[in-house]
Amino acid sequence: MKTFAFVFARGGSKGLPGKNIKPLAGKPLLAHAIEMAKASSVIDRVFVSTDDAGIAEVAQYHGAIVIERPDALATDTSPEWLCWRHAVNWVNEHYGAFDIFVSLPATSPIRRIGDVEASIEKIKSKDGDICISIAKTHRNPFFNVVKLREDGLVELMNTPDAIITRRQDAPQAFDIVTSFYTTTPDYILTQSGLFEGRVSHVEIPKSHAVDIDDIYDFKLAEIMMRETGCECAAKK
Ligand SMILES: CC(=O)N[C@H]1[C@H]([C@H](O)[C@H](O)CO)O[C@](O)(C(=O)O)C[C@@H]1O
Repeated sequence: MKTFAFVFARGGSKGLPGKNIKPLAGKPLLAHAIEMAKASSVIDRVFVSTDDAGIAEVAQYHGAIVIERPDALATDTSPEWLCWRHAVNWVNEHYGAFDIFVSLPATSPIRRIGDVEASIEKIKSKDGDICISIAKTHRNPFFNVVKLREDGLVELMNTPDAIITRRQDAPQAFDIVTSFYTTTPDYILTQSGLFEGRVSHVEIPKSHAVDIDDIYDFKLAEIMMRETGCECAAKK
């Protein structure tokens, strides 16, 4: 079975300009994803889809194959799903058919190779159409997450069947972490969203649940990278 990894990295990031190639722990952010993919014995190739020449250069330097992304798929409102589809079609055309698609967002640089490989194994064994990474969260939609009502008051996001007085009594909630999304090319070409099919998961520790949107996330990632010993690629 052929497993290909993909990093989707556009140039025009608003929250933290230039974030995809901003150095984190001594290397450009996206290099962490590329190096992890290259270190995995079950990932055969790694591609970077980008509209940006600077990102393309860094990607190539670190050993990835660059997919030129059309500008129309690199705007603030372009759905990532369509970028996935474009990449699958491009790879089918240039490198032939493959079996497993793994997206490794550059913005989640702290990940263990074993967790990514566990997600690949799940999709290979048909445990879900798509496998995502999740981490336990203490924010709970039945307990302490609210939405605004039209009258300006707030109410719980989800109403529990009975009154809950301790968060621990609410169902455990999980954050979707952007560490990896693993599926098949066929699922991407025939469905139009993450949650249309059967979604399986790999639970990862909170210490690896970093998603860089702005400079504060970036600083947090630097601290967490030091804490986790930058061992993510090596630790199975
Ligand atoms: C494939 C895909 O759609 N990825 C998107 C994810 C998922 O939608 C989310 O993890 C789970 O639904 O959300 C983002 O990270 C986000 O909103 O910051 C943007 C990213 O483009």
